[in-house]
Amino acid sequence: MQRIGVVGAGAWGTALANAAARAGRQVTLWAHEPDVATDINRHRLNSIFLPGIHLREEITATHDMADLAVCEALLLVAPAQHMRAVTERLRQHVSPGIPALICSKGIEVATGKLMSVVIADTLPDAVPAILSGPTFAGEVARGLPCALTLAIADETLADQITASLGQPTFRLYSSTDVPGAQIGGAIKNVMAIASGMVAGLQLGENARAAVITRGLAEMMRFGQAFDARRETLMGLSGLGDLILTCSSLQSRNMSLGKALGEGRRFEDIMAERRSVAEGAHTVEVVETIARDHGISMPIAHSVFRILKDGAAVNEVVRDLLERPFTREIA
Ligand SMILES: NC(=O)C1=CN([C@@H]2O[C@H](COP(=O)(O)OP(=O)(O)OC[C@H]3O[C@@H](n4cnc5c(N)ncnc54)[C@H](O)[C@@H]3O)[C@@H](O)[C@H]2O)C=CC1
Ligand SMILES: O=C(CO)COP(=O)(O)O
Repeated sequence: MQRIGVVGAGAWGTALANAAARAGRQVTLWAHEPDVATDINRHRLNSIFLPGIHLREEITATHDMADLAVCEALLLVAPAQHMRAVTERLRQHVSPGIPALICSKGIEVATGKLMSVVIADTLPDAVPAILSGPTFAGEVARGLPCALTLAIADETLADQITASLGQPTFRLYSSTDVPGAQIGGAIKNVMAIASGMVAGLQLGENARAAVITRGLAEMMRFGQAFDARRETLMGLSGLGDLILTCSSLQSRNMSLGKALGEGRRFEDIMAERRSVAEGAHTVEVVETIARDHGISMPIAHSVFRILKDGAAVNEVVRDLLERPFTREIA
């Protein structure tokens, strides 16, 4: 696979384009905003979504989806709530059997569907795969080492994708657990908001470790409803990403939570940003799915109350801490 198409030129799509280019591939990077494509082609920069990082010459940016028709594999990196609309438009430009690697992290709020199911709806002739792990865009774009899960049913195709994109600093670990590799990335964003609140309220490092560990328990229970394998959730796309995102203010979700913990309003925080905080959307659908399936997710429910019900952070934290004591393993 020599020609790689990247669909979405936010921070992550741009970083992935740089990684694919570093692996020696020719990359077509589709941007939703024409200005972003122009900036990349003229200045080798994405000043809006990934400022300060030089983008390699092998990348050609475009605002025209027809330019993706020559690609032999696609990386889908639109925010989860835009994935359906973007890939519906993409359908006429892709050839049957093309691997479509979903790199976004979230669940469609309108339908409760995982991204792989959205892609089955919109690109039925493509072969869905998941690329997910603990990977902040800025570090990946600069070529610092990272490791990700590549989940795809066809192991031969996994080998071909790995040969095309893998590098010593971009290590791919293959898996066949396509649903499982999506759960971690979706749930960890919600937990990162909670972890940010712990930071904003100055509740201490012990509380943060508690959020990570009990957040993992919630992720595991949620994963059961989607037949996710426990080993997947304990791997890069699950625990690995949960640790990263709950521990660093590089995370947009964690920094959102911190600002909420410091007493700022959700609407005011988001009005200042052009970047996505997926957890703020995912929490809505997690609340519904957890309620419908009887899954206990007290941390996710707390984030939901603050973001969607307008509950006061202090009150929600008090309620969370005052719940009855229970067994560690339910
Ligand atoms: N930034 C990161 O470090 C990582 C992000 N991800 C995931 O990648 C996905 C994309 O995130 P980022 O690249 O960080 O985005 P970003 O937050 O840097 O930028 C926002 C993106 O939304 C796009 N957008 C805005 N309105 C749109 C519309 N109406 N239709 C289509 N696209 C629209 C913009 O073009 C831009 O690509 C998310 O699901 C995120 O969770 C995954 C791993 C790492
Ligand atoms: O998914 C990520 C790291 O793996 C990026 O997290 P944020 O979207 O919270 O910045």
